[in-house]
Amino acid sequence: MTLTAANLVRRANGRPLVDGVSLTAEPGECLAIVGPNGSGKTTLISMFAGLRLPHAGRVTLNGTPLHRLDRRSVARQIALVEQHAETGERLSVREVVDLGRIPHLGPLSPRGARDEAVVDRALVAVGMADMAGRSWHSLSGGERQRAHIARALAQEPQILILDEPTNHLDIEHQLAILALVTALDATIIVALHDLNHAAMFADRVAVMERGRLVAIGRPADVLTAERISAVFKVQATIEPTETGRGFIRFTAPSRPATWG
Ligand SMILES: Nc1ncnc2c1ncn2[C@@H]1O[C@H](COP(=O)(O)OP(=O)(O)OP(=O)(O)O)[C@@H](O)[C@H]1O
Repeated sequence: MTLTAANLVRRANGRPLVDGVSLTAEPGECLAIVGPNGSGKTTLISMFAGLRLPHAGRVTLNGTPLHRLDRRSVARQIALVEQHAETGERLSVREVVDLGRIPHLGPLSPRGARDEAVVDRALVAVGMADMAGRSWHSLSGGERQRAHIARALAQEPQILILDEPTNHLDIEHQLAILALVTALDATIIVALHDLNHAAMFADRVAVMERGRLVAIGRPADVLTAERISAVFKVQATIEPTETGRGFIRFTAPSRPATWG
C-alpha cells in the first residue's frame, strides 16, 4: 500500500500552510515528519488521512486519488491518531477502542468473536487491558492518548498516521508506543517533536519548514548539526551510535529568552 502526495498545497487566509509538498510513503516504512511549531506537519498529515482536501495537488493511495475513495474504504486502510482527538464523554475505554472496528463491519460482516479479540489485543498492546471498563472522562491525558492509539490499532490499518502520539506520555510509554507501532506490519507516518525519537525509530525523516519539505532521507543523512541549526535554530552535536543513526545532543542557548 503506497501513499503518495504530489505537489500538495493548503492555504488559510491566502497564506500557504503546506506549500508544494511531494513525497511517497513506501510500504512498510516508518516515515517521521519533523519540523518547528507551525511548520505544517498537522496540516500535511490531515491531507494524508483524507481529513482535509488539498487546495492543489493530490494524495493517492496505490495510484487512486484519495478523494475518489469512499470514507469507509479509506478507513479500512488508513488510521489516524490525531493530536487533540476527543471522544464522547460517556463511552468506556473499551467502547472507544471498539470504534476502530466500525469500518470493517457491515450487513455481511456483523461484529463477531474476531472483532472482540482484535479489541482485546489492542488494549493489551497499549497496556490498558485493566482499564477497559473505565469511563473515558476519568482518564489522564496520556491514558487517553494510549486509548486512541489502541482504537487505531483495532482498525488494523495498512497505513497508520500519528500526529505527535507521544506528547502526553511518560518516557516508558513514549518508547513502548514507538517501538510498538514501528514493529507493526504497516506503513507508519508519524509527526514527532523529539528528534532523537525520529533518529531512533524512523526509516526516513521528512523535515518541514514554513510549509515546505526541505529534506527527506535516512535519519543520519537528514538530522545533521547543520540542518538542525538551520531549521530548528538550536545548536547540536551528533554523537555516533552502534546503530549508525546517531544521538543528537543539544546545547543550551547562550542567550536564553528573558522575561521581565
Ligand atoms: N484554520 C487555520 N487558519 C489560519 N491558520 C491556520 C489554520 N490552521 C493552521 N493554521 C496555521 O498553519 C500553520 C501550520 O499549522 P500546523 O498545525 O500544520 O503546524 P505543525 O507543524 O503541526 O505545528 P505544531 O508543531 O505546533 O503542532 C501554523 O502557523 C498555524 O497557525
